Amino acid sequence: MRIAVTGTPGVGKTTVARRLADERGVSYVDITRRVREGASKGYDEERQAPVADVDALRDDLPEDAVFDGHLSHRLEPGFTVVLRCEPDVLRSRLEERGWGDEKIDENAEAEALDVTTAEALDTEAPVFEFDTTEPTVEETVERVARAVEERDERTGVVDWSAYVEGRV
Ligand SMILES: Nc1ncnc2c1ncn2[C@@H]1O[C@H](COP(=O)(O)OP(=O)(O)OP(=O)(O)O)[C@@H](O)[C@H]1O
Repeated sequence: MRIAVTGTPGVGKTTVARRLADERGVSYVDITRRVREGASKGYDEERQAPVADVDALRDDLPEDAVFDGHLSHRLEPGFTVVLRCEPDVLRSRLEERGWGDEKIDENAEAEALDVTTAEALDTEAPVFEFDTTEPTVEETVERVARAVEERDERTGVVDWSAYVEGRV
């Protein structure tokens, strides 16, 4: 089974995807790295990032794997896990990485507006949403693993409207 772990930068995709792959004994695939290392079609100067070639990526993926990356829900997974994080907490996580204000603002806004969840819901795969704001990494991995086993589809588990209202 292919499981996509997606979401805004800093929500915890890499942390959770690596552990989930380990627990299930399947391959871990870093989708962002694959794009950087060649699965791309050109370069987006504005975003300063390569443009992903989703078709090339899709053709070269193991059957049993956990995909890590904000594009992974576009790779026809069997299940999509969307990790979420309260936008102010997300800002702190991105500040700790030394990211600039503009990039932090852009990602906190995307998180506040449920951008990845909306995209994931626009695919065929069932979507599982998890809030990583409060729980420990271990708790999150356990919850995700259980939900995938039980096929317990769940969305609408977070509400960042207070953050959005505070900024208008
Ligand atoms: N419940 C949780 N689940 C996952 N990560 C958490 C959780 N609580 C705190 N964190 C922390 O949040 C950070 C998330 O970083 P991580 O690199 O995994 O995010 P990411 O979504 O993969 O980012 P990027 O898209 O930029 O690669 C880590 O430092 C991790 O320890």
